[in-house]
Amino acid sequence: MTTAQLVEQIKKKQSFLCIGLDVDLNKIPEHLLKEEDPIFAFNKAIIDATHHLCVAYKPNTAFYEAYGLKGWKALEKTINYLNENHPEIFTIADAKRGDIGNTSTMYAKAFFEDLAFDSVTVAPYMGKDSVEPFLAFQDKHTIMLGLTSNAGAFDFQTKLVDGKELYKKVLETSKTWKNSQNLMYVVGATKAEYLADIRQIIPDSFLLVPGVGAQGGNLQDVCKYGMNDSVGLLINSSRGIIYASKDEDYAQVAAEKAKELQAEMAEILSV
Ligand SMILES: O=C(O)c1cc(=O)[nH]c(=O)n1[C@@H]1O[C@H](COP(=O)(O)O)[C@@H](O)[C@H]1O
Repeated sequence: MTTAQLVEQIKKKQSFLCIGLDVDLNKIPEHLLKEEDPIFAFNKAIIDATHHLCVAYKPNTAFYEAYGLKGWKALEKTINYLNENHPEIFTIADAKRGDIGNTSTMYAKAFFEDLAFDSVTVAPYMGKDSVEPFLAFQDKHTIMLGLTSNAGAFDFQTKLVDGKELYKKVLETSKTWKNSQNLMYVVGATKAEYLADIRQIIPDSFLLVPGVGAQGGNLQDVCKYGMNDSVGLLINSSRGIIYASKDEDYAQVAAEKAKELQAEMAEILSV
């Protein structure tokens, strides 16, 4: 999916919501555990109930890898279900990869070709030659960690290097890489006060913003400082939506939670 198509969907649905499919078998309704593939059954019900309210889904691969072959199979079924039934949805493999060049190429093939995701999250720590192999894929997007939502972000990312915060250097440097137009960036919703500075460096890029809901980030603050002329934001909520109920009505309650966020977004878009 191109960025222009994503913006079109945002305008059509009046939503820039991304729903995180971080499936933990200890947190899903018990009756699903009898299903042949409980993870996929859970995802399918969530997708069926919420796809009209969001523009993206983000399965975090850790939650699938933790269940071995069965988990990977459920991830494959989930992305295939989305691509077959909802090609208008932007898909994010939250895998946070990045390695020496030839290895990164294989990671990119895994998520862009074998699993046919639109995008993958990548950690920039190994530098240019670890990220460029992802950027080489046309109409695919590499979502690089910019400033993360967790407390540990202050351990390295905000430290001064030659008088400048490291995360700013990373953002600036990434703009010089080949096919940098395929980059998007992760900025945690808990770091909304940094967004004005971040927008000075990357005014036009899309930002994936996790951390609203369970981590306490605020949607209004993120939009105030992070939104650009083409919206430029995908706001992710995982636990706050998918685990809002552990009963049989979980998908309906998830849709209610998604609707609350979508309504807030529609209001922001209308002013
Ligand atoms: O790359 C991410 O998506 C990510 C980056 C970050 O800085 N913080 C962060 O929470 N995430 C992911 O976003 C999701 C947040 O989930 P909830 O806190 O349950 O909404 C998880 O899948 C995290 O791994």
